[in-house]
Amino acid sequence: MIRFENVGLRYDMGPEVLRDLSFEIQKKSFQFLTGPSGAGKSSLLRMLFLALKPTRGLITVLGRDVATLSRADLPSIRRRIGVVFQDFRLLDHMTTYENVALPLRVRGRSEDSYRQDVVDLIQWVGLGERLHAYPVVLSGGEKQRAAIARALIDRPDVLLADEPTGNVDPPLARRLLRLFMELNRSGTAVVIATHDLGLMEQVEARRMVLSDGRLAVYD
Ligand SMILES: Nc1ncnc2c1ncn2[C@@H]1O[C@H](COP(=O)(O)OP(=O)(O)OP(=O)(O)O)[C@@H](O)[C@H]1O
Repeated sequence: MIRFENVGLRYDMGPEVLRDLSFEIQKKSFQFLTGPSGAGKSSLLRMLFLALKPTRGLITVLGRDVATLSRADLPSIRRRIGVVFQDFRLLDHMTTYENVALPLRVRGRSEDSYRQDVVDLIQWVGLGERLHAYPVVLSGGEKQRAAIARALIDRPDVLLADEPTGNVDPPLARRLLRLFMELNRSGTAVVIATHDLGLMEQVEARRMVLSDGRLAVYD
């Protein structure tokens, strides 16, 4: 579904921060992306959701070479990729419901067509009681779950989550992991970028380990 071939990345005139990355994120797969701080996880995630172009090599997303995508092509491909950012990026003046519904509203969908889906998804992530709360009153874990729901509302083929358990206690981290696994069982590919060894030990899953700009994959 997303394929990297000999991908390299450098910022400006600096050294290559990622080198010779070749791997594929397959449909319906589940993997962790890990590595020491500064190894390039965030940069790799940004390339995975098409926010950053590689300086060399080939990236194909859903069969399309990203180097040849026009600006007009980007939104339809990005919609297939859900992203949960480390800092959540919820809009402060919107409730949980409004934040989660936003991607559909931006697309011009009528509220009647999505209201129930949004409510159901918010309940699925365990935020039913917080439907009309604003981010300022949500805990870190609640914001995390609102961000997950927003990333999923448009039914992406792949979910990328950057340190999704970074702000939550171990019981909630386990709950979030179960949520990701349930999502994966229903057919969504999942990539979890994390430093959390305890989290990774809970599931047998592919590990993509970045170190010194290179990637080793353990299936
Ligand atoms: N916008 C940028 N301009 C120049 N260099 C950058 C930029 N973003 C990242 N880098 C450099 O690229 C390397 C990889 O950074 P990146 O943020 O991808 O690592 P990371 O593994 O996500 O780190 P962390 O886990 O601490 O967030 C680092 O050496 C960093 O200094």
